[in-house]
Amino acid sequence: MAAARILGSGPVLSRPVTFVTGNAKKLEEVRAILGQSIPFQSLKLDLPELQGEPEDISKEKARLAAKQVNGPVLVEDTCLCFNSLKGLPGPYIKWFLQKIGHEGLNNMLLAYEDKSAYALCVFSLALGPNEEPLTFLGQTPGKIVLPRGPNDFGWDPIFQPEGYDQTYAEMPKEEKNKISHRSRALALVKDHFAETGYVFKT
Ligand SMILES: O=P(O)(O)OP(=O)(O)OP(=O)(O)OC[C@H]1O[C@@H](n2cnc3c(O)ncnc32)[C@H](O)[C@@H]1O
Ligand SMILES: [Mg+2]
Repeated sequence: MAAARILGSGPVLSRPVTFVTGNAKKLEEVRAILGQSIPFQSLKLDLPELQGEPEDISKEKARLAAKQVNGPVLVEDTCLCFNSLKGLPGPYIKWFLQKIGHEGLNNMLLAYEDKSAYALCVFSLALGPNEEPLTFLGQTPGKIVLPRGPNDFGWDPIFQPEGYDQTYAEMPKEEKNKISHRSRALALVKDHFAETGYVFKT
């Protein structure tokens, strides 16, 4: 019989959860934020970039990942939403960033006085290929500014969270991880694991 790592007395999972992403920087942050709180492994897979509402995209990503892994998975989809543009680019930020860069993203807002934006992270947990995914949302409000700080991770240099003088890129990593869209969503994931008390076979 396989040994079981007891986290609680809830549902038994066949394996630790696999966090599936093609983005090494996301993985770095998820590792730093989760620490030892949830046993997980990671798998680098480029899942399709889907269209639609953020929660639906994230859920569908989880379904696709769970099919490939054939076990419990965690995925996330990240949006950068401009209030003047009614939430766009939103889930399409990856392509906007790739094609027009930080400067182009700033230029998109030249026509508007309101530069406010929010970063949104939607995690989805699917316990298996035939299970309905659960979603966990985290949001951080801020504004779009000219790029400042190291260009290490996506749109970090142009996002200045509300109440801070620094952009995400200028902040020490620990500071970003305290207030980020990702850490807020992961706090809910952690609560869910604590409440459910999953048992993982190892
Ligand atoms: O494999 P997945 O997990 O989908 O990784 P991805 O890089 O394709 O990520 P998304 O589909 O969620 O697209 C989000 C885009 O926003 C970028 N991004 C995600 N989180 C970010 C963060 O915290 N700070 C800055 N940029 C971020 C990321 O590099 C992408 O260009
Ligand atoms: Mg993606």
